[in-house]
Amino acid sequence: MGVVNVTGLRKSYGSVDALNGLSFAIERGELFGFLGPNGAGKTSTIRILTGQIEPDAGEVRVLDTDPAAEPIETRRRVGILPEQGSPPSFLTPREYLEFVGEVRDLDPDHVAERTDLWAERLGFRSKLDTLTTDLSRGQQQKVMIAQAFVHEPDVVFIDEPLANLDPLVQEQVKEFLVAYAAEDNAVFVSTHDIDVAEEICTRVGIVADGQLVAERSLEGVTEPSLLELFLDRVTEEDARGLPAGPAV
Ligand SMILES: Nc1ncnc2c1ncn2[C@@H]1O[C@H](COP(=O)(O)OP(=O)(O)OP(=O)(O)O)[C@@H](O)[C@H]1O
Repeated sequence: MGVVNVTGLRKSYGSVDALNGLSFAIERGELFGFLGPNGAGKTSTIRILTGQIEPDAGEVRVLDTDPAAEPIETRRRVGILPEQGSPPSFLTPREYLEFVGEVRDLDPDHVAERTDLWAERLGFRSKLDTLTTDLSRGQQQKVMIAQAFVHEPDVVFIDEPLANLDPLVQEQVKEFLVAYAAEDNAVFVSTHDIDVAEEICTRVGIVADGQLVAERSLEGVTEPSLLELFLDRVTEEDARGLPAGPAV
């Protein structure tokens, strides 16, 4: 039994079928890459697994919680790094992380210690007391990474983890994610970056048109390459994020 279990997940927005019977499971110790083209259903999946939206059908368990029935409990227990998320503009990074610690019922001394650690690790110590509205997009992303991990969750959901980060910080974040998963945690990373998935993930699920179209371990397996598998399973229409139409 995994820490994340998804069976037959379906979600439509009006006439758009975003998820069409998606199933997968993630175990502790895995850095699971959820790889798919634009519009494949990655963000919808994360939003369902973290109790932000409800599925139309299917079974979901995250750390023994049902995100649709008990979204607050699910969100208390997991870490979430949303795509395009940014910290509240009227707080400094330090105030924001203190706030996150309060909401999560953490010891303030522990939060202060973690804040220093993250600021040091990601290089935003000099910005800890600057309003986040005055930070660059990449600096805001660093603060968002810190908030996702400040309570040391057993499961973390991350949408495009490296967006807006400079190459040096990208390397640090990749190393951190690998190490964090190896400490018996589960890390779910949604991305359309095949190289990053191949580099850091222990296992990858390829999603297209709201379904898992391929799944493979990356531990000790090099053939076919992830790119070959992706090109084999994802159609040109999927890859463009467009509905399939008649050939012209
Ligand atoms: N609130 C919404 N209303 C209507 N359609 C939506 C909504 N959210 C998502 N969709 C549609 O559902 C499908 C899946 O979207 P989703 O954002 O989950 O994909 P994604 O894989 O995260 O894409 P990307 O890589 O471009 O971020 C797309 O066709 C999208 O247009």
